[in-house]
Amino acid sequence: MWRRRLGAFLLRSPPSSSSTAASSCQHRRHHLLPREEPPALNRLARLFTSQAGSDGGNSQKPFIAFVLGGPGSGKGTQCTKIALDFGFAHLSAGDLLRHEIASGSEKGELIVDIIKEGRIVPSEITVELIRKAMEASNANKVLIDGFPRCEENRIAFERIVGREPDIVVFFDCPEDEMVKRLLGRNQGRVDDNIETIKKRLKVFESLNIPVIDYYSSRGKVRKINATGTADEIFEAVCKLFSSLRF
Ligand SMILES: Nc1ncnc2c1ncn2[C@@H]1O[C@H](COP(=O)(O)OP(=O)(O)OP(=O)(O)O)[C@@H](O)[C@H]1O
Ligand SMILES: Nc1ccn([C@H]2C[C@H](O)[C@@H](COP(=O)(O)O)O2)c(=O)n1
Ligand SMILES: [Mg+2]
Repeated sequence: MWRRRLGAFLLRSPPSSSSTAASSCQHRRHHLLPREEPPALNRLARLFTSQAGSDGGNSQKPFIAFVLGGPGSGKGTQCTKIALDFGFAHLSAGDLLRHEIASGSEKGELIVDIIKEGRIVPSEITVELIRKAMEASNANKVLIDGFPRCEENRIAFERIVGREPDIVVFFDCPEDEMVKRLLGRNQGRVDDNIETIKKRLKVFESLNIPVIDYYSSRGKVRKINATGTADEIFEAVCKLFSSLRF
């Protein structure tokens, strides 16, 4: 029971009612036909065992969108909106890691040191947190925000979950804009300082861009111009998500 409650908190599952905010997507949900829910155990078996994704394209497998972009490109901001308007579970790898830190575990002490240095946490830790959170959510549409950050992350996910994402949304934003946003974020994050931000930008270029290139070569990447206001960017996001078949 506690696991389910914790999972729901971490995943920030969207409310069942649609958003009433002015930024709500104009085209939302028209295309969202209800999908028949398979029995929970079958769904979990497909997700978390080697059978996952090996069923020749079973239409009931969960729809997975990786959401990537540089630090401060607006991944979290846009994922919150997508979750509200399109009924996705929002699973943030960074939030899961910060929650592990807040738990006071030994692993959390290791994680906080890595995050302060702007480096990437070992994949076995992050993928295990994601796996558990996906299991707890039972969602059939999942946004995985800030993952995979490097080839090691990608390979570990594909090995453990047994499949690739359906799409990769890439928020493309200039560095100076990202730096400005991060320095103004004011959420008390240990990595929102100029020294760590510079390191995170380097890590993004050297380790995360190759992952985006990999998925581009597989036709999975949908690039969104992440400049402008959050509402303007969300208009482009809405066009994309309205064109998808979940
Ligand atoms: N389009 C925008 N214009 C200006 N500020 C924005 C925009 N989108 C988001 N922000 C603000 O910029 C900051 C960073 O946004 P957000 O946390 O969504 O980025 P992120 O990509 O998730 O970053 P990180 O990788 O560090 O988690 C936040 O303070 C957010 O409110
Ligand atoms: N797949 C991931 C995601 C995040 N981290 C670490 C390193 C990031 O700088 C930090 C914050 O993540 P964010 O909230 O910006 O998505 O968490 C990681 O190591 N691996
Ligand atoms: Mg974020």
